[in-house]
Amino acid sequence: MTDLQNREAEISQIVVTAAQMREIEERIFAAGMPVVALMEKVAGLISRRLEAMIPPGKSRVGVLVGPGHNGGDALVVARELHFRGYEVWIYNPFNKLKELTGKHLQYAQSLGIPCYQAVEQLRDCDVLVDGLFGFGLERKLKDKIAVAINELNTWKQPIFSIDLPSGLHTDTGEALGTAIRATHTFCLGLWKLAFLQDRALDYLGNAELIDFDIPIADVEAVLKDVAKFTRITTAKAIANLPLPRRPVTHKYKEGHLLLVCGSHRYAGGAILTALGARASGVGMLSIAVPEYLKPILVSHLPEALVIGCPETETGAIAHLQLPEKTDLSTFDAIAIGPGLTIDATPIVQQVMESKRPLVLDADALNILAQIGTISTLQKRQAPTILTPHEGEFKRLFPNIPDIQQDKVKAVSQAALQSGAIVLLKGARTLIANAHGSLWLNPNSTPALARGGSGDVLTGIMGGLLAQAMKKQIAIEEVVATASWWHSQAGIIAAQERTELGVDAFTLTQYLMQAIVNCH
Ligand SMILES: NC(=O)C1=CN([C@@H]2O[C@H](COP(=O)(O)OP(=O)(O)OC[C@H]3O[C@@H](n4cnc5c(N)ncnc54)[C@H](O)[C@@H]3O)[C@@H](O)[C@H]2O)[C@@H](O)CC1
Ligand SMILES: [K+]
Repeated sequence: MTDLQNREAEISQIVVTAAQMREIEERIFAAGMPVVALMEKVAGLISRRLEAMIPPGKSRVGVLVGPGHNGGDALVVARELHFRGYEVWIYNPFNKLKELTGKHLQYAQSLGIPCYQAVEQLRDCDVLVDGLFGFGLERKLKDKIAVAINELNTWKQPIFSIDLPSGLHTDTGEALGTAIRATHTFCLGLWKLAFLQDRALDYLGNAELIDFDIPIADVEAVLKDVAKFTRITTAKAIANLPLPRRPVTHKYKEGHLLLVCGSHRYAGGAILTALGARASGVGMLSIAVPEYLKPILVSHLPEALVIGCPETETGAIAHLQLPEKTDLSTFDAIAIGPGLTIDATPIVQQVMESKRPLVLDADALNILAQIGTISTLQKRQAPTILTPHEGEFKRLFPNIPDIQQDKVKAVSQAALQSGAIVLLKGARTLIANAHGSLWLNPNSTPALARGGSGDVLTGIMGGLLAQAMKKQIAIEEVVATASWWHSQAGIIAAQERTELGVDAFTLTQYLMQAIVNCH
C-alpha cells in the first residue's frame, strides 16, 4: 500500500466526539496553521466536490449560513461557486457572526451575491448547501431558525450539509429541537460519532468524509489515553478473516464450533444459525438440537455433526447429550440461543459453566436475564459475547434505563458491568468491551430487519470465533468482522433483490459473495 492508501485506511477507522475534534483542531492551530487558511482549504475541497455533483451553468445554489465557522465554510463555498459560474443566493438570518464568518459575508456581498434573511427567498434554488451549524452546536434550536429548518425540510431540492446536518448533536446524533434532513453530508476531517448513530440516519443522507490532512500524530496525541471508538472498515474486516489458510492443516486446526439451538417450536433458527456457521469456513461444526430436529438439520447440512438431544415435554433440549469422549472443553467455541425457548434454562446454565468462549443470542439471552446477567457472567472464566437487540438488552440490563437517550453510553456500561463483549443490534450496530473501547458498524441495510437474520449472525460469529481461537485475532475484532460480514451480505443481496428480497435463508446464500467481492 502507498502512504496515501495507508492514511486513507487509518483515517477511515477513526471516530471522534466534538470535544476531541476541537482538541485536535486546537493542536493544529497551535502548531501554526492559520485558522483562515484551514477554512479556505476545507471549503475549497467541499467546493470541488460540489462542482463535480451539481451541473454547472444553469444551477442556482442556495447557501444557508450560520453564525460560526460552519457558516464561514459555507461562505467560502458560496464565493467559490460564484466564481465557477453558478448563481448563488445566501440565506443568513443572524445579526451576530464570528469575526471570520462576518468578513467572508462582507466579501460575498461586495461581489454582488444576494443575501436574504428570509428562507422563503431561496425556494427557487435548485440545490441547497447547509452551513448553519457544525460541531459547535450545543443548545437546542428554537424560534426563527427552527421554523426555517422545518420549512426547508418540506422542500424538494437536494441539500448538501457541511460537516453535519445542522441541528444534529455531534456525539449522540440527536436532533436538537430540529435538524436539516440532508441528501448528502460532507463530514469534515474525521468521522464524528453522530454518523454512526441510528437516530441520525434520517438526517445524514449519503455521508462522505472530506480528509483535509489532519496529521495522524495530532489525532493519536488526543486519543491516546481515552477509550477508542473504531469504525469497522472493509479492509480491517477482511484482514481479520481466517484467510489465507495455512497450506498444511486439518479440520480440527481450523476450529471446532458447537452450536446449541432449536426446539419443536423454532426449528428454522437452528438451520439458519448452522448455515451462517457453515459460511464462516469453520473446520468442524457440531450442532446440538432436540432429537426431533436431527434429520432436518442433517438434510440441510450433511457435513455437520448433528447431535440429537433428549427433549423436554415442550420440545426444547432437556440435556446436552454429547458424543462419547466429548465434553464442552472439546470445542474451540460455543454459540447458543437461537430457537431454544426459555425451557432450555438448564442447558444455558451448563454451557455458561464451561471455560470455552461463548456467543449468547436470542433465548439464551432471555434465560441469562432470568437467572441474573451480572451474577452469572461474573463467574465465567472465558470470554462471553452477548448479541442482544434492544428488547433483549433491556431485559439483560434493566438498571441501564436510558438506552434510547445514548446507545453508546448504554452499551459501554453494559460491557463494563458484565465483563462481556456486548453487541447491540441496530441499524448501526455497536460493540463494546469491558475496557471501554467501542466498535461501530457504519454500513447496513433495513433489508436485514427480518426474522432469522440475527440467527445467521450468531452462526457466522461462532464460526469465526472458533477459528480465531487457533490464531492471534482479538475477540472484539472477530465480533466486528462478523457484524461487517453479515451487513455486507445483506447490502449485496438487497442490491440484487431489493430490500424486500433478503429473507434470512437468502442472506446465507450471499455470505460468500460478500467476501469474494473484496478479494
Ligand atoms: N476553525 C476552522 O477553521 C475550521 C472549522 N471548521 C468548521 O467549523 C465548524 C465549527 O465551528 P464553530 O465552532 O464556530 O461552531 P458552529 O459553526 O458549528 O456553530 C457555533 C455557532 O452557533 C451558535 N449557536 C450554537 N447553538 C445555537 C443555537 N441553538 N441557536 C443559535 N445559535 C447557536 C454559537 O454561538 C456559535 O456562534 C465545523 O463544524 C466546521 O464546519 C472546519 O472547516 C475545519 C476548519
Ligand atoms: K451544517
